[in-house]
Amino acid sequence: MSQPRVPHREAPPITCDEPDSFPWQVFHERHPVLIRRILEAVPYGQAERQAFAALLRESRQDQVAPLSPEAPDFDLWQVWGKEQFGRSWQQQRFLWAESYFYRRLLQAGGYFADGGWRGVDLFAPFKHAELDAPAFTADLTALDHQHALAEGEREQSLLMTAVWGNLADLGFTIAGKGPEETGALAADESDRLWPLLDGGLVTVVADNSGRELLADLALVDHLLAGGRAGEVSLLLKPQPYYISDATPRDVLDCLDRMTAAAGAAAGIGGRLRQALRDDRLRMRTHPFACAPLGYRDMPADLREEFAASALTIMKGDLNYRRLADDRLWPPTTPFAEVTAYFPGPVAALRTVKSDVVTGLDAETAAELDAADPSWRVSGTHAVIQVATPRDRE
Ligand SMILES: O=P(O)(O)OC[C@H]1O[C@](O)(CO)[C@@H](O)[C@@H]1O
Repeated sequence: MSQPRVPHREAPPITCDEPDSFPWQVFHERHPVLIRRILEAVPYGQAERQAFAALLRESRQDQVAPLSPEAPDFDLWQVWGKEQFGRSWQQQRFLWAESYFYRRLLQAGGYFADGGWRGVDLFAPFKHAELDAPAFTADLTALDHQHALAEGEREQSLLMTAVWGNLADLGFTIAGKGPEETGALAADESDRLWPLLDGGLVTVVADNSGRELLADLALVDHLLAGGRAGEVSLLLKPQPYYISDATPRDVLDCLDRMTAAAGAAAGIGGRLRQALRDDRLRMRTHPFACAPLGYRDMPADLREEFAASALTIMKGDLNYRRLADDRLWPPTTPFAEVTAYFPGPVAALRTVKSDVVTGLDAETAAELDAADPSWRVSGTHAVIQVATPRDRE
């Protein structure tokens, strides 16, 4: 098999070992808050509470323990973690360590064990609260206004809502940030996105459930209803992950809310339910959706699926980190160069919430750094970036 193309000069990977860096803050500040919130929301017993505390300790000061051989995904992690187990968490790449932390969080909550907590989504209370929040109701109503717009304006508005919906990420709101104020686009290649949609297959790699998923589903409906896509494959997480990441259950919950609402939301929900019945919309999960690796290392079946898509839309910050192999690229490194290994056209719709940035023009990068050195993690900016095989020739 041919090796994926990599850029000429490889940038340094983001690691967890620098005190006060963004990864350090995630492990030392966000994770304790996350575990406290989980324990407030879910009445776990002693064994689970101790397991959460032990995971927090281990991930901040110890070596990475492997999974037990009884774990259903033991074999996968033997491959994904063969160089990481037994080394300290601080020495790991951020991408790997954070992903493994979420895997172990499920284990601490008894998700994989025989017993009462098996299969219980420990993030469900937060996801349900988001569906019940006034902001979600307001988003449902906002679909009526979008619906009333002229065609061109409507689709650009749906795209922008899907971009900024990415701020409604429960990991981000734990850090006290919210999706209420949208900022500016640091890169906008949306004019290159629409012409790629030729009525064929579009793959949408989803990110968060709740408000972001609502926006993504509205966009999917628009693609299908307007003939921009003949079919849509929605790639979801096979298990709870990164707090609010969408699973098939979350899609069904969101559709229920939409069809129970009035106006445009109900229409969209109804059409999408029908599209699921007709197989024009397919929900898909894949173990690699929760892998601690970049897309450069994707397995052959996923590669084939992306290759067969007229466009793959990657939602959110983590998908962007995975596309760019979670490295500190000079921000002017072309997005197409960093994603040169990708087997088909790809578009990233992402609010910038971590250090990885590519594809900016030099002036924009300099201005953003000068105006606010923390702009890469504050969610004040977003990007719409597109790369096609032709860009990579
Ligand atoms: O939901 P998203 O957009 O993928 O963001 C995931 C978040 O988690 C992080 O990995 C930090 O925990 C950031 O990269 C990002 O803010």
